[in-house]
Amino acid sequence: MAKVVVALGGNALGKSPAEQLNLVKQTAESLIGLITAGNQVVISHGNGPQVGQINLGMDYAAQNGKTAAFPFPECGAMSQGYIGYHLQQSLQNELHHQMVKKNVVTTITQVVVDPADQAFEHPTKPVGDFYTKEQADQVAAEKGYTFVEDAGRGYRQVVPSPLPTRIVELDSIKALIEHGDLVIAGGGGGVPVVETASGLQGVPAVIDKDRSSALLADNLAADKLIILTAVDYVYVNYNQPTEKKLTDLSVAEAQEYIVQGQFAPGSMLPKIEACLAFVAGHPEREAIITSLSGLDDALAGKLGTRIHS
Ligand SMILES: Nc1ncnc2c1ncn2[C@@H]1O[C@H](COP(=O)(O)OP(=O)(O)O)[C@@H](O)[C@H]1O
Ligand SMILES: NC(=O)OP(=O)(O)O
Repeated sequence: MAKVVVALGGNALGKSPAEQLNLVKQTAESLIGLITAGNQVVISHGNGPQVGQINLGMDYAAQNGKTAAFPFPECGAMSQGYIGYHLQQSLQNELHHQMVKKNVVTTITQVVVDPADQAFEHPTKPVGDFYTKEQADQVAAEKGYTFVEDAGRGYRQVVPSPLPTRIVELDSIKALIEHGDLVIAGGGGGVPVVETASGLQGVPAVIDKDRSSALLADNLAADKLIILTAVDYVYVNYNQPTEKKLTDLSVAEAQEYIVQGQFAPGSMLPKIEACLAFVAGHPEREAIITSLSGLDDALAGKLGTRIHS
């Protein structure tokens, strides 16, 4: 039996409640083999599109006098509840279908960040839907949001993405795993909070879920960190005629490829850095980056990029 933290990327979730529920059912089917093999599994997930949508909706309602204003950290917490609910229900249904008795529970997770983190000065994390330049300019003027052009696909709002330093609910997550429960935790990288003289306080930001997943996996002394995304492998010369898949990647090789700029900042780079943070100095640990549909093959060693010290 292994202790495994699985981080789910955007392609496992979707962009509307109906699409998300449908995709999450498929996600549950892909995860079931790992769970029923007797592993201790903790699932984390992204929230970029969802937290942006919730924030925009709450802003709209507040500006039209329909509700009180909802701060961004509260929107982050809502995204954890919304995605956790879909994952929890789909996993419960799939376990029931497989006649496996197991509790599934989502923990609203706060993650401490450093208020002096330079990320607060430079928003980089895309949230919400895509806009045309005209729409982005209009929303930016109305609400003061920052927008950037995102890989030729349109404009997206960006928010600060500070590094995670401590998982507040860690002891509860450990207790649930020891109890045998399937735990969904650290959703959306965790709700970012800072420590103040009067206690924890939410801050407007989105933590990278791969970095929080690596911190969680490290804190749990997990055997494996599995990052599931839209590609079967990490590649060098990605999307070029000389593209080559990486099946086995040591920390030293990965660092060399990072220097060469092989991994795109904002997409593959944080995943690689998260894996390195988890495995460096720990020969007993392994990280895998692969696709959701390729999970079973990756566990059998037939697919995916394995990262080790
Ligand atoms: N070197 C690379 N190898 C593989 N994929 C890469 C590489 N560089 C960038 N990518 C892109 O990174 C994407 C994964 O990042 P992203 O979409 O941010 O992940 P998430 O699944 O967490 O939402 C892949 O789908 C791929 O398009
Ligand atoms: N929080 C986070 O990393 O979300 P995405 O994976 O959706 O960007």
